Amino acid sequence: MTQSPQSIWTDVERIRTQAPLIHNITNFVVMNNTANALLAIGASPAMVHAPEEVEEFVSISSALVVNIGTLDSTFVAGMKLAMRQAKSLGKPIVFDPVGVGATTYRNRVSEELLALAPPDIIRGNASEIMALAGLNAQTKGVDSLYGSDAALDAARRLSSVLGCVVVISGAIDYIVQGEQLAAVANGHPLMTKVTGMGCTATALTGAFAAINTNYVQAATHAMAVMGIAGELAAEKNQAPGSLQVNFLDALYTLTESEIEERLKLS
Ligand SMILES: Nc1ncnc2c1ncn2[C@@H]1O[C@H](COP(=O)(O)OP(=O)(O)OP(=O)(O)O)[C@@H](O)[C@H]1O
Ligand SMILES: Cc1ncsc1CCO
Ligand SMILES: [Mg+2]
Repeated sequence: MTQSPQSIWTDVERIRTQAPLIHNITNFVVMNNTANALLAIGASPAMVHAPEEVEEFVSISSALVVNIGTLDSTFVAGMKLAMRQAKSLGKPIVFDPVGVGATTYRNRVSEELLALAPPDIIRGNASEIMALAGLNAQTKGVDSLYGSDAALDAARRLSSVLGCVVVISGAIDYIVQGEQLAAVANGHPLMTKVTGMGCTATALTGAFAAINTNYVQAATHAMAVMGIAGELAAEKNQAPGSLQVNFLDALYTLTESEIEERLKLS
């Protein structure tokens, strides 16, 4: 295991000093939350989806985050151009298959995107990872109907077919690459009462992938920071409105000792 409180802290400091530009093609629900989370951790977010400009924008960015939460055909055209460009320039791609399994359109678009430009990291909840791996998983729109451990076999399969890191989020976040497995047990159940906390995890993963090309490490670091900031926020006040605000503050003020004291990584 190469991930530790020190390796997490090194990456947080890299993000804070380098402020990598993160190109997000994401959904209308979370554009604001995820941009604020990226700023709070120290990255520089931009939400850019027009097909006319995404290729140019990818070329000045340090990572591309693609999230299919509120799909339409123009978004899909932008995603395809951006992902192809990121692949050809060797920039990290992080993919969030929000709600895949719910509709034929989401399934088809996800398949097309994965075939066109396999991402470096995929982050979804258990239902999404199972659906993406071709299993007939049940999904309740964008929320999972399974615990994250139910998707471990699916994640291994997806990881080996695509050659990428797969993250299953939930009470325990699993980070899978081939036979390698890391588990982060940080977080708080109240996080499921704020929309787009998963999308935020994906966006933060983009920031860590921008400064660390060991994508297993980058994904593990992102999920650890996500969970620890969620715990710190939930301890301040146990209600969703303030959790959203306190989560951003916890990211911004995060210290090495908070990581050392709280990290639950195995
Ligand atoms: N039951 C739980 N206990 C503790 N932490 C949790 C729990 N569920 C989720 N989390 C935390 O919330 C984060 C987001 O995970 P979740 O699986 O809820 O995403 P998601 O379903 O994709 O969300 P969304 O689609 O709303 O963005 C996890 O990485 C974890 O830190
Ligand atoms: C609620 C919702 N609907 C489409 S995307 C999204 C954000 C959480 O995934
Ligand atoms: Mg999600």
